[in-house]
Amino acid sequence: MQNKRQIYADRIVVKVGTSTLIHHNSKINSSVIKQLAKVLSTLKKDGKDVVLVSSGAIGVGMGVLGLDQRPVKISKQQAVAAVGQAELMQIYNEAFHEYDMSVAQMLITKDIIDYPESHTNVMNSFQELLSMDNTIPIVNENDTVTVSELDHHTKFGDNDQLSAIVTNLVDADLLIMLSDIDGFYSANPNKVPDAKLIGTIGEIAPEIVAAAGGHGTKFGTGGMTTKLKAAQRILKHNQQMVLTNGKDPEIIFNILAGEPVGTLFSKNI
Ligand SMILES: Nc1ncnc2c1ncn2[C@@H]1O[C@H](COP(=O)(O)OP(=O)(O)O)[C@@H](O)[C@H]1O
Ligand SMILES: N[C@@H](CCC(=O)OP(=O)(O)O)C(=O)O
Repeated sequence: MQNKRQIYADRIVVKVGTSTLIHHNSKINSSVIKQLAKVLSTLKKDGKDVVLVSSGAIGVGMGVLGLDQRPVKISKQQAVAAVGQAELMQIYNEAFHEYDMSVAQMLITKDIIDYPESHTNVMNSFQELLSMDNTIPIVNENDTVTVSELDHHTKFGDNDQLSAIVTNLVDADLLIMLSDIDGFYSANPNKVPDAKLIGTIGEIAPEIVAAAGGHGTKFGTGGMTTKLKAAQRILKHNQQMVLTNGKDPEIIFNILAGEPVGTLFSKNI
């Protein structure tokens, strides 16, 4: 049995990726969403501050519109995201209402770090929302006003980095990143079957970067590369991040209890 971890987490950001929210057959994984609502509502009622960063707008939109493949054209992706975001929030709304919780939709862009006025406004919104007893802010990138050309000014790039930026902004203690994989491995386990799970990472060394591969499903976007960039930002701000499998969101309780699940990114190890 490995030692317990030291996890200090009064304010937590949880990021959930598309591959956790959507089955391979394009159907929404409603049992994961219901469990996530249960776990996050419990934490909030226990006095924790909780922010959810949720991907899934494009994946859910594809399901609603009956698309098999993610559209290539940017404007089409944006339209699909607009359809999916509405559906996604409706599902979250219903799931959280079971626990007498409201959800608050926050669609943000990179402007919040580039423009002081936008930064102040989003900080004020977070502060108000976090001070409410029965409300969980749910953040996604505002896909209809951002585009994915790499050099475009207002694109975050992906929700992995967005969740790290949110963690910095709200000064959270911990980012929990829920994906379709148990943690960070010595190589992409979908390609290298004997790859080993790495329990703790204190710095993003070149061999760690070299081990990171691309996304796993047709829905995921950044793979491990963007998760490492997120981890780098978290470590720079002396915060902690745990990357783990989101198939059973109750794992969040295990993480907060200090159990050695997934991969912990922390300087204090
Ligand atoms: N070193 C690695 N360790 C773990 N997973 C890896 C690694 N390199 C690449 N991957 C891939 O990254 C995928 C998770 O990223 P992604 O598909 O973008 O998920 P999400 O939708 O959760 O953001 C895994 O399913 C796996 O195939
Ligand atoms: N804003 C996009 C997020 C895309 C994204 O980063 O997805 P993922 O790699 O699943 O976290 C959406 O909601 O579809």
